[in-house]
Amino acid sequence: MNSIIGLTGGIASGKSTASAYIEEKGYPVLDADKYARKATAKSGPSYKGIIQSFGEDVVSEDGEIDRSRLGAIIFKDPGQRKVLNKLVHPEVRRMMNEDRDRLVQDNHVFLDIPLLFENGLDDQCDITLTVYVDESIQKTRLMERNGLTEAEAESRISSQMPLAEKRDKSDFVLDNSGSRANLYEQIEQFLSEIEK
Ligand SMILES: CC(C)(COP(=O)(O)OP(=O)(O)OC[C@H]1O[C@@H](n2cnc3c(N)ncnc32)[C@H](O)[C@@H]1O)[C@@H](O)C(=O)NCCC(=O)NCCS
Ligand SMILES: Nc1ncnc2c1ncn2[C@@H]1O[C@H](COP(=O)(O)OP(=O)(O)OP(=O)(O)O)[C@@H](O)[C@H]1O
Repeated sequence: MNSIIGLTGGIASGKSTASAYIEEKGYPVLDADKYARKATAKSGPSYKGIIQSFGEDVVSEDGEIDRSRLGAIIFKDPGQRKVLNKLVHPEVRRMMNEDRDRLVQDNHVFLDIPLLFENGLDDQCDITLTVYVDESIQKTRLMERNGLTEAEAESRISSQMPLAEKRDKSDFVLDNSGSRANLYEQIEQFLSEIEK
């Protein structure tokens, strides 16, 4: 029987880096952030509701959602975050489940879901796998990748469940505090476990 593996972590902990390697090894990885991008695109099912709730201010010149402006609102205000989550999460779940059910017929399937534990989706997975990183490294990588100030990075990190808590809830952990090569070695080990 093929397994459904919930891959999670914190913002900028290395989920995409891990996912890319897992895909290279031949496993399908469904990325919740990509489905959320589809849902919030101009042609997507959540677009209208976002404009109704957040106003024209979050629309850029080309008519698409201005993600950095919407991010600035929702990462500092839990109430607004809840509003956005309600508009986007059901659509993400629907699209993702459809693909998962099809792909799991042929292989183990990885679901890359940043909010796996926050939203109780771990119950729907056979195995949970957390990409962990020390919080100070996480903050530095996030500031570098997104060009954020320390305060902005801290506010994004604290909008999620603490990474140490996710690590403790998880069946398996990949520690990405070291080099990429070291992360890849841990992934190899994990993959050999699930193929046993
Ligand atoms: C707020 C938005 C527009 C910001 O877009 P942006 O391109 O800057 O970021 P991106 O989508 O790549 O997300 C980056 C990371 O932020 C974190 N994050 C995103 N949304 C949320 C949220 N609602 N709550 C907590 N963390 C979040 C995740 O770790 C995610 O991997 C976008 O993240 C969004 O539409 N979020 C709502 C949907 C959502 O919850 N997505 C996350 C998993 S489904
Ligand atoms: N082991 C590593 N050493 C140095 N830099 C790394 C390492 N792993 C990842 N990075 C870098 O850290 C940043 C965050 O990694 P990545 O994008 O994979 O995280 P993520 O968990 O997918 O983030 P998000 O949830 O925000 O999309 C990226 O710029 C990536 O290139």
